[in-house]
Amino acid sequence: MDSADAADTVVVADGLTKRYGDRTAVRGIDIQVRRGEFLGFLGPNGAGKSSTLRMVACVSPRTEGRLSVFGMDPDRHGPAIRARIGVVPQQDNLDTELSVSENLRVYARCFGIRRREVRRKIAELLEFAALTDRAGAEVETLSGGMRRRLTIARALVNDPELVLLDEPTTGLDPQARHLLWDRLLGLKRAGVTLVLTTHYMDEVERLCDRVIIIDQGRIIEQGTPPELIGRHAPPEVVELRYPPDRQAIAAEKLAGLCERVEVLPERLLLFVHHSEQALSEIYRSGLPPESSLVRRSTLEDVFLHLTGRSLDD
Ligand SMILES: Nc1ncnc2c1ncn2[C@@H]1O[C@H](COP(=O)(O)OP(=O)(O)OP(=O)(O)O)[C@@H](O)[C@H]1O
Repeated sequence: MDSADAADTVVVADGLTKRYGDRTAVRGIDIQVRRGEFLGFLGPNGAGKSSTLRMVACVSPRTEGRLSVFGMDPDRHGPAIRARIGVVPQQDNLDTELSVSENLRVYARCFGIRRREVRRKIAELLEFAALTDRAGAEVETLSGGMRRRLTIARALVNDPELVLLDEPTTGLDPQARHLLWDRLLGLKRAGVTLVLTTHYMDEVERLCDRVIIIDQGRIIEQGTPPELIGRHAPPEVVELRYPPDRQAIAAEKLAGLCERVEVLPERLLLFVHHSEQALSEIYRSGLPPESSLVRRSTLEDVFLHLTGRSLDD
């Protein structure tokens, strides 16, 4: 990498490995995160996403490999790196007995921000989190979405250049997720580099410039969401339901009508280029399904194709 590239690259990992005793969570992965990009780590539970993020966040030492964040080694320069990043952990660790603004104040003081500056900062972060009218409320009284927004706001107290988010929307309802996505896109527009882990493919498709698909501690694919879908899945999917005793026969017979068939426990997925044509051929085939649905291909289909499993297996 030349020096111009190095200035544009916030995180570089080569052969990054994490073992817990005899369990290997991350198996020699190579990553580069470019300044200003929104990168997603997509993978099922236990894939090694959090372990990777925790090494970058300098809270978990690597076992092997090279890792550099802002050109520094987390083993030797942890505090200097941590001063420039914001971390949103998987579990909220807010102080539930303190108010919303006190949670921000305590954190700001930890970063040594001056008293006068703290007040301005808190007002700005409350507005960012859409919590201005809840400033005095105890955290215990907040909804899950509000708590997540507060956790993110707290991670921004030090104006980080890089924000690491571990499954930021797990457990939130759709409205709360959308509000949070909106805030994250606002950060990206402001030039912040963002890395998130998730097992929601729609989250990656909406937010991320680039995605790294990780499974069993290894990177299995990476690229922009449209690139990955274009590389691994024809554009449309016809989902068909059959009675269990007819599914295998249908899968065999309909295979000739599409580019690929995936057989899931309760449905068949037919990957096609022209769904209308495919559907009329399916209904003419003498094997009419109980129900059918047409949708576009997604990153979930890419994951299924690459691993034979679904993201929430
Ligand atoms: N502190 C730990 N001690 C021992 N094993 C661990 C520890 N943290 C993670 N693991 C194991 O390492 C593997 C990867 O876990 P990790 O949390 O990094 O995956 P993940 O992709 O983030 O999954 P999840 O979505 O469930 O958080 C799993 O098998 C997990 O049980």
